[in-house]
Amino acid sequence: MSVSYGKTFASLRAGADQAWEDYTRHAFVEGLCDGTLPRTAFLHYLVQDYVFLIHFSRAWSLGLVKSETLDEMKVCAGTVDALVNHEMALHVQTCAAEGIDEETLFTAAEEAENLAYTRYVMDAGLQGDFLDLMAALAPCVFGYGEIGARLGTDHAEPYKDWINTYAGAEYQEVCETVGTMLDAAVARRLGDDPQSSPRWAHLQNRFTRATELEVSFWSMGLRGA
Ligand SMILES: Cc1ncc(CN)c(N)n1
Repeated sequence: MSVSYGKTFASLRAGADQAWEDYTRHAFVEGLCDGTLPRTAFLHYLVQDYVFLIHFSRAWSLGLVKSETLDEMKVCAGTVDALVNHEMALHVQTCAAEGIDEETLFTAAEEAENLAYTRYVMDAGLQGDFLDLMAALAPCVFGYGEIGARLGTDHAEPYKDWINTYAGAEYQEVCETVGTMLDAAVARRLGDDPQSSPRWAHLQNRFTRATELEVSFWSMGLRGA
């Protein structure tokens, strides 16, 4: 299935070049897809990802603070809801089945890659405006959407629940909603030709750096093998 999450994402994705391939075709992802990923690596990743999503929810909440329109506020609020009430249920349920309770997840010590990525994004939002924050948040949302769409919903155990979460209609709808909002946010602030804005290179830089941090996050997961 090929997906489209808007022209801003398409442009940033193209600008990230090889880093985007390294992220969305990482060995961790291919191991999820063919089922060869060691369970220990998956659980190591999943515990870290729970903590990651806590901090990403905080960063999307900052999006509410930095919004300039009600539509931007609604999308940020909806994304926080999707993260804390839906996506994280995957982590809680999968870990519970392995004997890892939610308190353990919530208090898990962060790996350096996790800390670097989440705080990089938060700092982008604290230092900059709404677009700086969105450029740093975008690889997270769209990358998993693209991976899910590529892998599709036709998978067997052991990783079908994970794949279905990102391939499924609910997550894909979040990506489309964020993509539409992002295009409008960029047009509002940078006009119809955003790539010619002096700000574009900086936004691209934020997007590419966040994409590289996604690559490191997968590699951190593999260390748990
Ligand atoms: C590290 C990471 N990046 C993205 C996603 C998708 N929300 C995630 N769960 N974890």
